[in-house]
Amino acid sequence: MQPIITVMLNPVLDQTLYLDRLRPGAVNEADNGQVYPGGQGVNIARGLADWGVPVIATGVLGTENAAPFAALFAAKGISNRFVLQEGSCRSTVKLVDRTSGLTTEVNQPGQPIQPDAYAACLWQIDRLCQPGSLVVLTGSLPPGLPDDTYAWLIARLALHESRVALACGGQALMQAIGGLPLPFCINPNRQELAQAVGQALPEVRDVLHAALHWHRNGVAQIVVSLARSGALFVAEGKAWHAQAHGMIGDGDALLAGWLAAQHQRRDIEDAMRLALACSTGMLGIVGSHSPATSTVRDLAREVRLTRLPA
Ligand SMILES: O=P(O)(O)OC[C@H]1O[C@](O)(CO)[C@@H](O)[C@@H]1O
Repeated sequence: MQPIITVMLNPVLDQTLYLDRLRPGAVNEADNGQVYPGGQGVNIARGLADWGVPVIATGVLGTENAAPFAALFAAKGISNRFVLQEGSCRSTVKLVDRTSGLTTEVNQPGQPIQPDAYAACLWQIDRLCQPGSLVVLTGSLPPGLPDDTYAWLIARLALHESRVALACGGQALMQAIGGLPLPFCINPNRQELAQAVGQALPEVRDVLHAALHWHRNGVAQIVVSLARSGALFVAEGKAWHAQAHGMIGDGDALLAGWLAAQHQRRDIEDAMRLALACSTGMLGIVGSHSPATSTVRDLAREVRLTRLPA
């Protein structure tokens, strides 16, 4: 089985702190939080590995805090091909207010990639990619890399006859879908898709029209996470609205489930069920764990799929 390759240029250490009530401007007391390797590429690599998909993870990490990433990759059997540069990767703080249930996130932009580390990372990607490889490009770009970085990488990967699943928003997404070659799969949330089409998408039918536009333009698969409303999938000229009991808690797990199912040659309906179950199953889970397989199977059975006009 060909491995899936995940590329992350701006990894992050996620720290989650729980507070009874967050009081802005005051001294707040939190429970001892734990720090986990994160960022979309790491989360997707972990989710894929938990479903038995062979994964190679690459990108750029800082020598000062690469150890927890290496430990996670070793524990999950993920082939670690990250390039190291001096310094450390960024970190985030997630403040969970138990009273309101709201999470406040504080994200750092990250460290610029040093030119030799970037060159080594590109060399690594070139070496790893085979015809037919699926490459997942994810996350916000570090300072210093231009907005067309993913568009440029997609073109480079097309020379290897590799397909790209792209999980990012903002200008990086707009550049990637604004030219050719296109990514094989995109995974925006509702806001990111709205920004890409330049208009609000309040109803599911608005999201459908926007997704169909990009599908007709040549993006083979579009997976849009809709939070409480589930997710919208467009593939093979068809569209579905998939809903679960819980809300889509985790966009990274949604994409990991979708790609894992296809890697295992399951059909589209099974892939949508697994994607939603992986995502809703992540609600309440902090850190580098996936929900139990039995939990995901139960959740998958409860997913409701509605065919939409395409
Ligand atoms: O790469 P971005 O878009 O800045 O997002 C990073 C954050 O998103 C997550 O990957 C969750 O999707 C976190 O692990 C991380 O803190």
